[in-house]
Amino acid sequence: MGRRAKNKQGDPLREPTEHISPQKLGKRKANPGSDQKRPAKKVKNPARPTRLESLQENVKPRRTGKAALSDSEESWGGIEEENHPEGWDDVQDEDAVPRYVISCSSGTTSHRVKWRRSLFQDSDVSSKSDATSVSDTDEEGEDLPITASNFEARSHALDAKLARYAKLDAEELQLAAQVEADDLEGAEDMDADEDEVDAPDNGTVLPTPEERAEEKKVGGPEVHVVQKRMRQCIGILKRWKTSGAKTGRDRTEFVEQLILDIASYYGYNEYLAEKLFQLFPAAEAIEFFDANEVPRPVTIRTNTLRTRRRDLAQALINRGVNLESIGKWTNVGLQVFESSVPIGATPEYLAGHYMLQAASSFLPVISLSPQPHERVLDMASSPGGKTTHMAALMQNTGIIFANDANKARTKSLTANIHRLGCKNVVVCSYDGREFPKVMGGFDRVLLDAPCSGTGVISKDASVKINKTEKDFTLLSHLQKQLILCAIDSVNPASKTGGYLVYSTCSVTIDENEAVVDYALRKRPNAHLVDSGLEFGRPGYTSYRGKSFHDSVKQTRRFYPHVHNMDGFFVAKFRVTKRAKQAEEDKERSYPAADEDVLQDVQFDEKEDERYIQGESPHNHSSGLLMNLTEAKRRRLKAKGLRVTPRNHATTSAISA
Ligand SMILES: C[S@@+](CC[C@H](N)C(=O)[O-])C[C@H]1O[C@@H](n2cnc3c(N)ncnc32)[C@H](O)[C@@H]1O
Repeated sequence: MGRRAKNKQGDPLREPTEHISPQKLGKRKANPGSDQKRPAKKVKNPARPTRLESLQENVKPRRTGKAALSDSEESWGGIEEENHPEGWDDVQDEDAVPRYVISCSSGTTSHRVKWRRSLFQDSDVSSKSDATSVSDTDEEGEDLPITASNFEARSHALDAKLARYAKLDAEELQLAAQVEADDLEGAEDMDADEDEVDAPDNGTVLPTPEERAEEKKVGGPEVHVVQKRMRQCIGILKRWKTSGAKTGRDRTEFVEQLILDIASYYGYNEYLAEKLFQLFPAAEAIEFFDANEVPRPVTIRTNTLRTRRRDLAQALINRGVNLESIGKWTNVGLQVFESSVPIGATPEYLAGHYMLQAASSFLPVISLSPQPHERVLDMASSPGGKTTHMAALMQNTGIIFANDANKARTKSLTANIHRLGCKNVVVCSYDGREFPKVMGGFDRVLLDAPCSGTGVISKDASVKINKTEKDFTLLSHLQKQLILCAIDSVNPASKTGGYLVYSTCSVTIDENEAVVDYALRKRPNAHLVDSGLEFGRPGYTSYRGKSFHDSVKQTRRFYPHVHNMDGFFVAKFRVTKRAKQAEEDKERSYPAADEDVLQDVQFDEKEDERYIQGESPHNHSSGLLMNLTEAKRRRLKAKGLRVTPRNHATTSAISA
């Protein structure tokens, strides 16, 4: 991650060769000698920070401190990830060698500004975060070693510091909400002043067939040619309504050229470049692609089963780790800016005081909000970032079934569960589609589904070229099957819950809104509810001719270029009784012996006894007895307890 990022964070306009992956280098000619001039940029209203300058909406700019490195240093390039987890994972595999040593850094915001600048901005745009950064050096006694006598004072100082930061977070969040509202109002108008680029109002921006053939012959266009053309196409597309006609060309010609150039410039296959491009207005798409070239902030989650965030922060600060709380929306997250020790191998890490975990991964668990003493299913759980988070929220009470179809991956799941001291977790390995047959009646279910990983391209660049149309079709199909099973595994009569959260680390519609919409159609007893998350963009209710149920706007989307976290999707469902079942229950005035309601079936021991004492198994009452016995059997089985074989139970009841 680090090495890759280091090579990619240069301004592509100034240092084209630095921005190109080896794969891309092979494909086209770099032109390091080019001294092309960038178009002059109009200065925006300086009083209003740009969207990206104003704030990392949810992951904050780094504050300068005594241990801070120069902001002129190139990015987060020093994060050494020797054995980075494959596509799906957003937490560390316990088996893997601890691998994060942050050897150099600059603030997240600086990065952001850098990659924001990469295609459109001038080099004289300074990072707002630097100007507004808060110095930590004024913390009283911060340089002194911790002793028994100053421990209390240091602890209070840290509290005060965290409180100050929380206040800043609140202000930043408010500003972010405002900025996000602006975005939604007119994403097309975004940064309009940056697009006064040197695009002629005619079709000459597009290559002629001969030029295209020539580009192909030499292994792709020159880097500076692609950059310039991308800027020009975006400029033209933005002004299309007013001056598109002057080009004498069709709009789709510019879109197609832009997609081809994005694919070649950022190293995507054309299918995926188009799929991702279509999610955003043209200029925003570039921000998204740029953001995928930069690693996300390193974040950790405090394991509250073992420690408190304040104590953990203090312990790590004492080891020379530069960190701060992630934001108001989480009370367990810490963002690590710099560390002289490997974050994946500190004594605190080994003692299970924290999990190395992407900030976006907190979201589905926060949304699901499992409660103490509940019965919870984590349907696709390895390596256990979310399972262990849920165990902590449940204070090690109740029970979590942590399932993963891939048995090999449950090793790291088990290791994480042990390291973090989770005592309420049972690990199992079924295909998720076998639920609720193997077990049902859960108060809450988390389906963090297997996905394409288009939200985590900065962690796994192989997605850029690996994923084909077929992958998306297959994945979407699997996700649809899994979500129905997840819904059916929820106990609609749960006294405390009855919820399912569906999440992916992908940003495509096929894997998110389309899956959720399918579930709503197939399971009328499942309804989308508020995710409970304070930020995130609403899910699409219509997209390229498809329309989804209006409630899909309650789902939440998270993006690297907007929220400075991995691309993510979260949908929360409330599962109620099926209409037929509810109707039957009403008629019979007792719950049906259905797996979904087994948890709440009340057994009248006296009445059972009467039946056991001699009523015929063929009359209505004994039918009830059979039902109840069967229900009881299933309930025990669902709890993993041994049950008497069916025949035996019936026989003994009859013969008694
Ligand atoms: C996104 S990862 C889960 C990450 C995990 N929730 C966490 O927070 O650490 C998806 C997981 O789904 C598992 N998986 C794939 N197909 C599955 C299926 N049919 N049933 C259950 N699990 C499946 C994969 O092995 C993978 O571990």
